[in-house]
Amino acid sequence: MNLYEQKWNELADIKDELAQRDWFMGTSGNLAIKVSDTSSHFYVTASGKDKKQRTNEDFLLVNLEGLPVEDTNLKPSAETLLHSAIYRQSNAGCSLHVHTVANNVISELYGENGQVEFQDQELIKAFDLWEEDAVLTIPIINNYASIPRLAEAFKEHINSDKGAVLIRNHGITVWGRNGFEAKKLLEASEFLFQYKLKLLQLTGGKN
Ligand SMILES: CSCCC(=O)C(=O)COP(=O)(O)O
Ligand SMILES: [Zn+2]
Repeated sequence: MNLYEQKWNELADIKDELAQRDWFMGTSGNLAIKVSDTSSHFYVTASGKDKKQRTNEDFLLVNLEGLPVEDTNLKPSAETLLHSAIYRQSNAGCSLHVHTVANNVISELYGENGQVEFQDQELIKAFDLWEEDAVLTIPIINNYASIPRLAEAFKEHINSDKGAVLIRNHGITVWGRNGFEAKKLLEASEFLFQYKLKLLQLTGGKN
């Protein structure tokens, strides 16, 4: 198996796992993986597909401008520019975007603050925050209809090879050095969102 096939399969396996969690409702979500650390090409999901299905047309290869680099009828994800921004500004190798009810509700509850914080929660260690009083801050940006405008707002928050950004009433985009790390951060974020919502429900909004 060559490198391209390996990366295709890695992304397809991640897609299957996220689909099992039902994180691709209504064709939402998009995923990307770099072909190698030194390449400026990455696979991205084709736009508008049912990401719960596994097919030979799930991904296409694009450059850092988000343009296909091979002959194809497939259209790159409408949100490819966000993935491009990650690979331009960091050494990340994989980026994942999903819409869930939990990430949408959290983004709306804390949208005016421009960020949501998590403290005293074991799972913030997924973001390498090991200190006892460490705080995980996830930025929340407006859901601009113009994708170039959205990408501009998103770029401000890419300052590490791994991270997460919430898009208000839209979804979350996470990135990591590889597929394993990106999936770990996505799962940890969704755990934290679900935990906070549950706690808010049980305490009548006092947390
Ligand atoms: C029906 S979901 C609206 C578009 C979106 O937010 C998304 O994540 C999926 O778009 P894509 O072009 O990547 O299929
Ligand atoms: Zn989306």
